[in-house]
Amino acid sequence: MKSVPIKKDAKYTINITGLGSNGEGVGRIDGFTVFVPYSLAGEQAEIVVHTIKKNYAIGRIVHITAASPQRVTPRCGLYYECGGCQLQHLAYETQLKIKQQQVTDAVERIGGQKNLTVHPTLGAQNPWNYRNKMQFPVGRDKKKIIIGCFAQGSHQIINTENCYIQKELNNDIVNAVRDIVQKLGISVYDEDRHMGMLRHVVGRVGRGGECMLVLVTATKELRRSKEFVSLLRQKLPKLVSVQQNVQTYRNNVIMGRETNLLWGKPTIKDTLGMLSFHISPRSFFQINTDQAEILYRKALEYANLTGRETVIDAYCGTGTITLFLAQKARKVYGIEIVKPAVIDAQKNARDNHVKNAEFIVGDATIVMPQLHKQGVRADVVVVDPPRAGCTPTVLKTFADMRPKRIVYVSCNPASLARDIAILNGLGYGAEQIQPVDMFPMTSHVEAVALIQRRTM
Ligand SMILES: C[S@@+](CC[C@H](N)C(=O)[O-])C[C@H]1O[C@@H](n2cnc3c(N)ncnc32)[C@H](O)[C@@H]1O
Repeated sequence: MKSVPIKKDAKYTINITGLGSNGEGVGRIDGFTVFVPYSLAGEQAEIVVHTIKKNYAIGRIVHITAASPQRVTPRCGLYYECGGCQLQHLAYETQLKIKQQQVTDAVERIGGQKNLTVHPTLGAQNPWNYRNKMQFPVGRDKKKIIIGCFAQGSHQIINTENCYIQKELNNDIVNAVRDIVQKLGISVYDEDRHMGMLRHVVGRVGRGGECMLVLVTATKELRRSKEFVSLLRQKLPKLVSVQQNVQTYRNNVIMGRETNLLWGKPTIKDTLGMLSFHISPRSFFQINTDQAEILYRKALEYANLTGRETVIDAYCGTGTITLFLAQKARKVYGIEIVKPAVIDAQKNARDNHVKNAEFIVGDATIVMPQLHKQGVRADVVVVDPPRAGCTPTVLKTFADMRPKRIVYVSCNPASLARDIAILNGLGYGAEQIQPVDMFPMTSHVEAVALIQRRTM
């Protein structure tokens, strides 16, 4: 076995040559790969190596000996402790460039696609205070209640009063809940002992200003819930919905299946383009509404509909893209695994007077082959899967339906690139990709790809 040329706890000087997929700087010491969080390409730094694995090491910056001109002062005072953002120390314009590069690298290395056009990332006009959804863990530090993001790579809660990427109303929710939990002496969940009540606080804010608060508890009972709600309503006048979600399992999943309405409406309203959407606690809704509009317009442009097509929108959430597509198609099928999201989607279709959208609850890997068997054929497929991407069965069924094109929306360049390679083997070639910055200040990348059937 090749010996590792570096030692734990030793100091080194390193030249950073690129950025890894989590936004950390990458360099080499004697040919061995070293990741250095918070360093930037082009910088030289003195580091201490604290972790050594078989193929790489991780170092902590002691001192930057040559700083990049792209380095900026992070706006948030908690930035270097909190795991929520990874790129606040990099100028925004450069964040957009490296996201474009990440997509290019993934499609070349994983997808084996050379010379595929990856357009410059469409950036946000305001890259701050964009998150319409907050989900923070709740804990205790001695006698004080703490609520905030987890620290990078750990479950230590960083108490956050003003998160710069959250909508201001979400910060108001966090601060109100912290005060009330402290005042009422509500018990908070202890992960190690799997005991206590309040696990997470989830806030959702619509563009019209409506907001929802979900208290995620490890117990069925929520003690003093009436007083809790009454105090919340006093502190948060824009609140229209307070709900409890029960998550009794000992795992990292934030929400459980059971949700109880404590006060107000079961959903909040948000808008995208001319359409309005009802969103319930467990339904997926893009967390950056302004950028989602840009993403969906691009998806619609790539779908290039004439009004005569049958379209499948796989992994449709609350039917956001589905309803955009329905305005320009003959018929759209939306497929989604979370039942409450489909109920929202059906309500959304009714409220927006969309009559040509049909929603199906189920796993796309099962539903897609069933639709194919029933004789459903798609002229265009739009797909927006979770980070893991599509299963081979889903991709194969797309190809079996022989759509003219597939529009693939992705939040993970690696699975997008893998699926592009699979589709390539099934007669579908990727033509262009448009990255859209849905998650400024973080290393997350969203992109939409146009994939066309090769004429055969
Ligand atoms: C990235 S979201 C996209 C949602 C929607 N297109 C949007 O933009 O709001 C992915 C969606 O896929 C759903 N999902 C996850 N696994 C699924 C599966 N196996 N079959 C169908 N839907 C699934 C999730 O619940 C989520 O709503």
